[in-house]
Amino acid sequence: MNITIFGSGYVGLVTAACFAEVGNHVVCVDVDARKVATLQSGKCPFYEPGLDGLLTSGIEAGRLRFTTDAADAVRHGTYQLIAVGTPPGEDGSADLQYVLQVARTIAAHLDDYRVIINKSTVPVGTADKVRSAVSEVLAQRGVSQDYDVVSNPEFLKEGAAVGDFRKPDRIIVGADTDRPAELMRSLYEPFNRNHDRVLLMDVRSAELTKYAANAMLATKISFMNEVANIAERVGADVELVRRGMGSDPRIGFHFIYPGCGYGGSCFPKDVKALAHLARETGFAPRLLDSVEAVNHDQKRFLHAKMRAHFGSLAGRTIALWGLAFKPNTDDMREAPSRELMEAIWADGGAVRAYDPVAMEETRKIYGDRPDLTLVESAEEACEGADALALVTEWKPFQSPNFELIASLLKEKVLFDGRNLYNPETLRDLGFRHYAIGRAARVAV
Ligand SMILES: NC(=O)C1=CN([C@@H]2O[C@H](COP(=O)(O)OP(=O)(O)OC[C@H]3O[C@@H](n4cnc5c(N)ncnc54)[C@H](O)[C@@H]3O)[C@@H](O)[C@H]2O)C=CC1
Ligand SMILES: O=C(O)[C@H]1O[C@H](OP(=O)(O)OP(=O)(O)OC[C@H]2O[C@@H](n3ccc(=O)[nH]c3=O)[C@H](O)[C@@H]2O)[C@H](O)[C@@H](O)[C@@H]1O
Repeated sequence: MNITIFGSGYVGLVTAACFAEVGNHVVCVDVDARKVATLQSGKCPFYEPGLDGLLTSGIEAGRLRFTTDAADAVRHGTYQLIAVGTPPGEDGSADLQYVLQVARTIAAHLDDYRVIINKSTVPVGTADKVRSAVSEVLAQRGVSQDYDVVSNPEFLKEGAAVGDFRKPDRIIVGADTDRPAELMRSLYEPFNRNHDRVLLMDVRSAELTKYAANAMLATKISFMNEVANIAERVGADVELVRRGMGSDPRIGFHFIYPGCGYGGSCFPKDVKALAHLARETGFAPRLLDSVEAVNHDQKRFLHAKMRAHFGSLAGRTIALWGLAFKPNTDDMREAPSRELMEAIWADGGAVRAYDPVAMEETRKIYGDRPDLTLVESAEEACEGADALALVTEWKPFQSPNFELIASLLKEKVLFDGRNLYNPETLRDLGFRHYAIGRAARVAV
């Protein structure tokens, strides 16, 4: 099959590589000429485990190519996928300018039947807007051409994106007529062999499913962060509570890890966008607003603990482990580390930071500044620092040599933003260990 994908970001590239892997011919089109040049030279523009090799195989097999030439791309694929960003606007609504721009671009070159598939996360009603944008341009061209618009939201997680795409839990297809529905079934056939994962529904329900799923996951996290805050105040250990709760299969162990707040390009923006959508209908999304408010506060948790411990952060240096919004990615969008660093800097403190892959991204965001030192190893971050803060639970941080760490730090103080470390071990080594909702087992 011939497939065109607009947008060479996390979703676009993973989708392209996985469709090419199973024998399709895929063209990726992006407006970012530098990104396209990087891809054409065989490099992946960001870190995503397993993606590099898959892109290379696709290119070498002659089934995957990259271009900025939209006319060529629209000619290529019966399937035209939209996988561009939908960032939050000022009021929390999803900014649809990139999606609608792609719709107009497709329409400008449309000269045969195409199914336009929206993979970006968008508010309910976007497919109608895409249809209007396409029709408008076709009318301007004086062309009458058949096409369909379907919704096909994506559920992959960064850091595990290739595996998620190859083995999806479900393939949501929002289509209002049979023709595009059948085309979508054929497209996903290679990913649908073991059992039928295609859930066919109307377009609006498909669009809402994506927001609802992300909002539910964000709700679980904020709920647990709230439980953690209660645990701290009543002298309980949230890690024991988490295990006790998760063993109930109705609750489950997934996504109930308390921490220093959820980040990333999706949960924060999607919770806000769904709340905005609700408000537009006159409905007050009280739960969603609270999910967002709890997360907002939780991202300030470590900073509050630091202030409480040191009194003032002026002149203090904090060693920071983990900058990416979660392990196995270099994505810094809405990363809790950013809020923490910015708060430390605002207080006159400095940061020595290390992340296994997100150093370059961090450099791009903050450039050279005297209160940020990016170092080459976890240990180097601790040299001469007043305390250590663990923000992202990368594997190499899981079992550190605490005796060495203690010898490098000025004070044995650890702010554990992911409840990664054993309070007893740290207590025995003389550490002051601040964790999330574990007051009962943490030496304070
Ligand atoms: N990042 C993730 O893990 C997931 C993201 N999503 C959703 O998928 C969408 C895309 O997200 P990401 O891949 O993270 O975005 P991204 O920001 O990594 O990439 C978007 C790409 O689209 C390109 N672009 C913008 N306008 C264009 C145009 N007119 N024509 C061609 N390319 C254009 C940009 O240059 C950029 O390379 C968003 O709606 C997001 O919410 C859904 C599931 C997972
Ligand atoms: O729409 C999207 O973009 C994607 O958003 C999330 O994926 P992602 O943002 O890549 O990462 P997650 O693994 O969901 O983590 C998000 C944030 O929640 C935090 N988190 C996660 C789980 C948990 O128990 N506790 C917790 O604090 C992580 O540290 C991270 O900051 C969803 O998991 C994907 O299904 C969805 O496709």
